[in-house]
Amino acid sequence: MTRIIMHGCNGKMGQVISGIVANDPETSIVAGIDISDHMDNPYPVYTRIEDLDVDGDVIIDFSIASAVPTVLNYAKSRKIPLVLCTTGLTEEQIATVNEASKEIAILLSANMSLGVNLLLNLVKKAAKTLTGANFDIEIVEKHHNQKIDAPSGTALAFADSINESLNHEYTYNYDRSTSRVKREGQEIGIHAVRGGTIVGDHAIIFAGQDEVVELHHSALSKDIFAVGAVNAAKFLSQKCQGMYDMQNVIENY
Ligand SMILES: NC(=O)C1=CN([C@@H]2O[C@H](COP(=O)(O)OP(=O)(O)OC[C@H]3O[C@@H](n4cnc5c(N)ncnc54)[C@H](OP(=O)(O)O)[C@@H]3O)[C@@H](O)[C@H]2O)C=CC1
Ligand SMILES: O=C(O)C1=N[C@H](C(=O)O)C[C@H](O)C1
Repeated sequence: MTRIIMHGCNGKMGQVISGIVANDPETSIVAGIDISDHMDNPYPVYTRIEDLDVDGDVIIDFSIASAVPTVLNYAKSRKIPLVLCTTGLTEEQIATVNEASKEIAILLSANMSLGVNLLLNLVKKAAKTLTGANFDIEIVEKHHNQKIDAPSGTALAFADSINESLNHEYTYNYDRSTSRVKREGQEIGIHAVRGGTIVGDHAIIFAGQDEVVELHHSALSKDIFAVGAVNAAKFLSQKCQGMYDMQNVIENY
């Protein structure tokens, strides 16, 4: 049995994970942490992680970037593996996460779904072949109107994955409205749409001379992220210090 501490338990993802765990005999949530305390949960909920007095095997975090330093410090001080799913972290925060992984196991992933993690590999092959023929790369992501960070962590992960396959020679362009110049060849345009209840939609567009190739992922429910996070928690609870990602988890799917 993997004992989970759920950080951000009363948020949208925290509640979906509570539902998945309730039907999974291999996991249980032993405690939740959330600043808003308006939900009925079948486990104790704390508003401050420092007040936690139960043991857990792993922490899952779906909260807000500004709360990440606190959960990271707690995980480090108690030597508890941390599945970090919150997006919108600053470069400085990511550096702190990397530093902490010298002491504890951390799995950092902007998207816990199988489909996106498969696509993160497929875009590399497409980028290598198509940029060789001068195709331009644009990423368009769409999310619900409650999302606060933009562009999405997943859009950035796609850009980073593509750029890695292109020797990091591309720059990212988030805004064409302030310049009056033609598109640079070695850039990746990244664009965010926000509206309604869109769960999460990512299109990676390769546009060339007279043809367009588009790779696309659509999340139809938040369950795909929750199932991935619970699988990641089971995986990580057995690991020693180090940085992990969802590629390590989907290898076992
Ligand atoms: N990696 C992945 O696959 C996915 C990542 N995400 C990311 O996960 C994060 C959460 O998403 P979602 O559940 O939709 O967001 P929500 O806003 O619904 O949930 C976040 C929860 O964290 C709470 N919270 C805010 N500050 C703190 C704090 N200091 N300590 C503890 N809890 C706090 C919020 O309370 P309050 O509402 O009062 O602010 C809220 O209940 C986002 O960054 C999102 O981008 C989302 C889906 C998939
Ligand atoms: O906030 C969300 O909802 C999501 N956020 C993640 C991101 O920023 O990429 C993943 C998913 O698309 C849903």
